[in-house]
Amino acid sequence: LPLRPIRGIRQTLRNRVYRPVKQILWPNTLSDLSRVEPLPPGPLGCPIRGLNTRLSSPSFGPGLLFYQVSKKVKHARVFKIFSQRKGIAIVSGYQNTKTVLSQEFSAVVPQSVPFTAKIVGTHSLRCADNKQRHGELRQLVGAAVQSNRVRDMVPALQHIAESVLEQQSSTMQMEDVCTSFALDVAWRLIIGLQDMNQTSSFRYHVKAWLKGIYPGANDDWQTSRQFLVEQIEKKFQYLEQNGPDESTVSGMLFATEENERKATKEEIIDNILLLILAGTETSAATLTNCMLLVGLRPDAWQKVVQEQQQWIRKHGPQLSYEALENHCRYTDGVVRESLRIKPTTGGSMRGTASTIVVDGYQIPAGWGITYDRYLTHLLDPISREKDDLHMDVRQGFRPERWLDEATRPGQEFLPFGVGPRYCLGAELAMCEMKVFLSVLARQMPTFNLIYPAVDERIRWRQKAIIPIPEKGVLIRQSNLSSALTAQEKVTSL
Ligand code: HEM
Repeated sequence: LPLRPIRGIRQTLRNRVYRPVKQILWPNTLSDLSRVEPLPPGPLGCPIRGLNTRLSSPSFGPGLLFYQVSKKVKHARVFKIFSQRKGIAIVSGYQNTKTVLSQEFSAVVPQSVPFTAKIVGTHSLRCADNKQRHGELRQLVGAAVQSNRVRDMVPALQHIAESVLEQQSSTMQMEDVCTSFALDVAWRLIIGLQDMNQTSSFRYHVKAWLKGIYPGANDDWQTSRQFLVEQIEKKFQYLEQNGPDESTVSGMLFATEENERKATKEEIIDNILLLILAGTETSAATLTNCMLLVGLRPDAWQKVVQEQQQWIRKHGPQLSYEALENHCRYTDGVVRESLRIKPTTGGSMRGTASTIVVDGYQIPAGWGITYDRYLTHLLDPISREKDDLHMDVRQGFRPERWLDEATRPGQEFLPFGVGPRYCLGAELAMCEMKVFLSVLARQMPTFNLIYPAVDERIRWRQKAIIPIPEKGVLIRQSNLSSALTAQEKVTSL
């Protein structure tokens, strides 16, 4: 048979029938005909409803849809869905993520700007839609949370953790305790306010403000945002009268770029709000999950306690950056396991301004595109186990894996993202979480996990940046330690 006419008929059908019909039913999902690469695999689903990217379940938590589709397409590293009337590509794996994010601000553009602009403000670096503006703001904000500043924060972080834990009884709802800690870090170190009588109002207003993130929230969050803005403005007045201090606001107010540009007050306000938004729930939830993990495996907690015993014996009760980096490696492994098994979900949606190619598939212009940290950790060949047990909170939790080069996850571990938008607070986050666990280990050498019970099937919260157990994590100090005062506990170590 002559092939040319058959090919011609096929092409006519494709261009005159299939593509127009597909464009009506599933708009913005057509391939770019100028490219030879195919579209990624994946279902388009119902043309009217599409797939719900917010799909979650009590047994999985948020992020369920991407996990389910990934299984269906045999864990292809790039796949597509149809949602919000357009094609969305989901990418996993370090190389693919890097391919996408290295095109940030050119072929790949931010998508959550209106949302961030509403909650945080238009001057935040999250809203910067071009490379130069983003780089400029990152430099101004980053200077205030860079390594040497984080190093100097360790004594203050220790003091904050001790004060928060002193106020607790022997039974602790870890979600509340960890949130109080993360918020006190924001209050005292980021904004740099010392009036502790105001911390309960601050905690209340941050919680109320963050409710604005979720669809359907009423407008009360705006009053709370105003409260937070007033606190930052008060700090400006103080700094202008008294000169710089150790706070992040001060770091930004007195920082200049190489070309001598200073941050404006609007930029500082919006970026301080961004740091609170990005740094509070993430750190608090990761710590809450750490306590769940060590609660399920008391021998792991004993190792965290032992690291503190050894440090105190040799160097006394004061923690230092060096202690956290070189002498608390098991504690570091606990935090990394929590970030590996339960990383952040969502929040990284971008769009394609022109067609890009990832892992041999084309992602046409006008699509949504995101990278999935959970799937990347799930498919990491170094830690991957049969039946995906390495992602199970009971059977996969192994801080030891981080102590050995052969078992330590490498570049496929990306809880803080990749590329130009790599988490600006990653170093602060790691430091504050390790300080908290270290201080807690000194005060509470043994404890029992009350909720979720050790053998109970865990139900995960469905609306969260990082999934935590639905009703939080409830622990009780065991008898041995609750009989001691905080000072006796440190001395007894
Ligand atoms: C466990 C704690 C944390 C986790 C898991 C985490 C995770 C992330 C991730 C994955 C991103 C990249 C998002 C993307 O690619 O779109 C990010 C960005 C960011 N994070 Fe974190 N974060 C944590 C704590 C913090 C803290 C404590 C701060 C600051 C105090 C912070 C500030 C930021 C900022 C400002 C960005 C935006 C950077 C940009 O757009 O250039 N984060 N974080």
